[in-house]
Amino acid sequence: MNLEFYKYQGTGNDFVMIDNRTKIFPKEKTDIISHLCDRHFGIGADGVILIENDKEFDFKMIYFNADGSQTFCGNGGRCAVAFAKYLNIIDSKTKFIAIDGKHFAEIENDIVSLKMIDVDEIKIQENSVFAYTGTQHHVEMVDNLDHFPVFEKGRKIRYSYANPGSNVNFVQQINNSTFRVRTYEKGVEDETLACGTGVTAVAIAMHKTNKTNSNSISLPVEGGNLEVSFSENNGVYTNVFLKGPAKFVFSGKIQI
Ligand SMILES: N[C@H](CCC[C@H](N)C(=O)O)C(=O)O
Repeated sequence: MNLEFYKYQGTGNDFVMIDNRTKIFPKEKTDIISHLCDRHFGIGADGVILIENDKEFDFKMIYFNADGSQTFCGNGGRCAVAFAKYLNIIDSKTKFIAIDGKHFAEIENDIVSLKMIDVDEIKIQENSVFAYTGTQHHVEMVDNLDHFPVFEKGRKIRYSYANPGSNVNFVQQINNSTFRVRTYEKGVEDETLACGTGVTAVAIAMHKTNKTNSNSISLPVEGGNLEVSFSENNGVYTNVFLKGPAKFVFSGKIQI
């Protein structure tokens, strides 16, 4: 079968986007997902995103990690909004549904501001914080991110969590409201250039542990800059927004 695809990236977190409103994609074949993500034998991406019709929302977004596992994806959600606008499914505002629930988003030029789920599952651990922001995230502060062994240390921590494990974010504080992040992603099983649900977990963890008193955080990542803002009441984080660029890269057809 000849499959039409669109490649998008959000601060370097990159995705194969498929317009699956006619349900042509064989979702059950996770080997196809891995093939599409393969950077030598396929298109190359951190994950695959399907856009489908939905009775109640503008569209449904389905995210697959490169290994075929499904979770929510913040940067992917921002790219899904940009792709939905390209497909004329939406204009500048949207409500869509994903595996972790409903999301509101706005797009202006290439910048997408995505409302994340409320975050109330936050565990302060010995030298780290765990938070659920649509998927599992471990957050740990380090001194020198430039020379930190993200893959080796990230992989170890990722598997130290009970199945399905956790994504792992290493953080260096730059100033009161700026935190640099590098992330090892489960399901990709490598460091990615950015992780939207990850920087969301970092921003909230830094506020929760009083490393910042700001509710608008800048998060420079390997692939660019992201912003996270939120409200906090009695330890529950609401009005959580992830903002940053989401860009079309190329389109094509691939035999699957
Ligand atoms: N890159 C994604 C995170 C995907 C999470 C996935 N790696 C998992 O939890 O298995 C993001 O921007 O939020």
